[in-house]
Amino acid sequence: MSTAPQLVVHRDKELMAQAAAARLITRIVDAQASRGEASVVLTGGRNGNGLLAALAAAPARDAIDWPRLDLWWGDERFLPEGDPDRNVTQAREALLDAVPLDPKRVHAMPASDGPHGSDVEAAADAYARELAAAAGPEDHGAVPAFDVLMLGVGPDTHVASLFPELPAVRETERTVVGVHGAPKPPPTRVTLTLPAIRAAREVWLLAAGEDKAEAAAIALSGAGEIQAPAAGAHGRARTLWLLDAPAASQLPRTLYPPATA
Ligand SMILES: O=C(O)[C@H](O)[C@@H](O)[C@H](O)[C@H](O)COP(=O)(O)O
Repeated sequence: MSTAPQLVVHRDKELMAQAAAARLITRIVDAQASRGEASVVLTGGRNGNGLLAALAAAPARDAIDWPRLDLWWGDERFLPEGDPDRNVTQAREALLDAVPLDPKRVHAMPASDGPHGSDVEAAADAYARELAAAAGPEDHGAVPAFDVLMLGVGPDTHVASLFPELPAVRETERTVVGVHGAPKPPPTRVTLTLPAIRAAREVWLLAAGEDKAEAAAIALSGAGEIQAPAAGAHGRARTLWLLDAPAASQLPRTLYPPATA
């Protein structure tokens, strides 16, 4: 069952990052209060890292029980460990190195100089196995029921490393695949697929900046997921678009601003 997207529009990208960070703190705290733990999927990119930096600076940050938080990634650039362009490297700099996470619960995607070498398919299969091992009987298939899965949105409507018309966005069975020839450098990546994304309880799409306005309008106006991967990113319980005003500037009037009662 796919949930209809909900939209929240903030004044600018800084406020969007701060408000999204506050929202994430509350969501994690609630999950930990009810289940004793929480799991979140991080995204790379400026909006994703902006949210992590805002979370690092948030006064309520340590309401989160950090050692009982599982962190996963929606995608990763297939580069050597420690490469500054890797999403996990940027996440560590923005937040992870400043909070007391349990290293066993930080599930970085394999690097290109790791145990699988340059075999990106083997790296993808290994991450799929790690996800499956973490899935419980109550989860939907071969991935844990992530509390929140965050996705940045590319100007071409890509999410994670699912780019329009490329093979990865067409995958309907596997949960993690390798990507070759990505139009956004670097060309080789590892990514969750749409079936894995749609196993999340909540999917949050982050779109801030004028350069995302067309992508948001396309994805929210009924485009197909092959041509506009962001259109296929739905959570089981909630699909939430977090935008700033410039990114919302081309949305159809039927979507934004909200009609007054
Ligand atoms: O590896 C990556 O680059 C990201 O995972 C990618 O999906 C990103 O989230 C979007 O391209 C948006 O990036 P910006 O927020 O920088 O525009």
